Amino acid sequence: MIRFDGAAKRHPDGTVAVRDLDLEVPAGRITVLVGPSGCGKTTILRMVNRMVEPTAGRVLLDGADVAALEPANLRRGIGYVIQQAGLFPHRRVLDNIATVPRLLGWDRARARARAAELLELVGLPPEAARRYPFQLSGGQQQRVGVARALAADPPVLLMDEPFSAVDPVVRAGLQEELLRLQAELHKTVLFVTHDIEEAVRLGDRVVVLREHGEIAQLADPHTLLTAPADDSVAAFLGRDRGLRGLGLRPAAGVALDPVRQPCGGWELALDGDGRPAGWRLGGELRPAPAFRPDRDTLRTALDAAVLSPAGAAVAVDADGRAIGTASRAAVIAALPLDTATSEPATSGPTTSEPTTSEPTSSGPATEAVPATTPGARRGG
Ligand SMILES: Nc1ncnc2c1ncn2[C@@H]1O[C@H](COP(=O)(O)OP(=O)(O)OP(=O)(O)O)[C@@H](O)[C@H]1O
Repeated sequence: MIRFDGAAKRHPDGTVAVRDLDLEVPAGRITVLVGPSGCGKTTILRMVNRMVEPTAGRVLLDGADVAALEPANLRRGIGYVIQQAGLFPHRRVLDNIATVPRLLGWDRARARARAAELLELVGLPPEAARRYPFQLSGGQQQRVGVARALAADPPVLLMDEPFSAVDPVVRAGLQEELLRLQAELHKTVLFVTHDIEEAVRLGDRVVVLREHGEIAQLADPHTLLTAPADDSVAAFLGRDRGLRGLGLRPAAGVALDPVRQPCGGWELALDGDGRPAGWRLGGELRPAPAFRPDRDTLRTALDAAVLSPAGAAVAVDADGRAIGTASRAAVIAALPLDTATSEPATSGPTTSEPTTSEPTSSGPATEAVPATTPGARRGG
């Protein structure tokens, strides 16, 4: 666990980057710092690995004041991923990944074997190992950056806008990959972004910051989207926060109609294996957008229903076979009322935990609403 205890950073020119931060970053979870440019996100992150020294207060890592730890040793136990990967341009990919294990004294063969393992873990082909960073795409370079940060298996990962230099499609792939890795590795992740969409997608907890690293709200993504602490947080979340919230809700609760039931005159055509072939009306056959209730979110289901000529999404199982259809109305009916009706809370949580507590590693969820599952988030 990382704890900021009255941590502050005042620069020699008088700029107060962070005023007085009290924050706990729980072990094994993803905590996202989000906020406008200049609010102190990077400063907060770098206080953890002593790239920035606080001018007041303390940062504790598993109870130990990081100020008392030797910086090089401290950093070997903390993975650090930055925008545009920050790879060594003159080193091949495999040697980039093997950097920290080598610094830790592993012999070359062991470090390279570990690097090859990591390359596979982050979804890169073996032939990438011998390339130089400039021979990779931006998204591939970011994957190498993540692999390098994970190489020595550090319990803590600091990620500073790691995916912001790549296009939205690649970015979505990298986010999905991070969630998949995290489900396996359970690192303590502190992630900085200025993109609220990314924050709610990745964060178990999201810390919305305003100037001088002041916490405007700390909450799980669902609470944040449905009960922003005040108007400024609501404005930061954007007008479509309700729709975004659909991406946090599993589609499992959507009521399905039978596959054979026509929708507005359209009939669902199936192939020989029972997979949707399209919606048919007279001689016309149009695509049948689908969703998987066991994996996807309400956002995916609603998107499929909106795009469908029949006004209904096809629900499929893991093998792609149709198991029912869901009208737009059925998808909307599956929405919990709090998402549909919420307004900014007048006196919501500010600098502390959300009013509805979120699941922690030490205890069960006590939220009034179902907790988001990583799978549901991935589907969103
Ligand atoms: N060396 C420095 N001297 C003076 N002021 C600094 C210094 N480094 C950072 N700052 C200021 O501290 C504040 C916080 O900077 P920081 O980089 O932490 O913000 P940020 O939220 O990460 O911003 P961005 O999203 O734009 O990267 C900013 O006002 C910045 O200008």
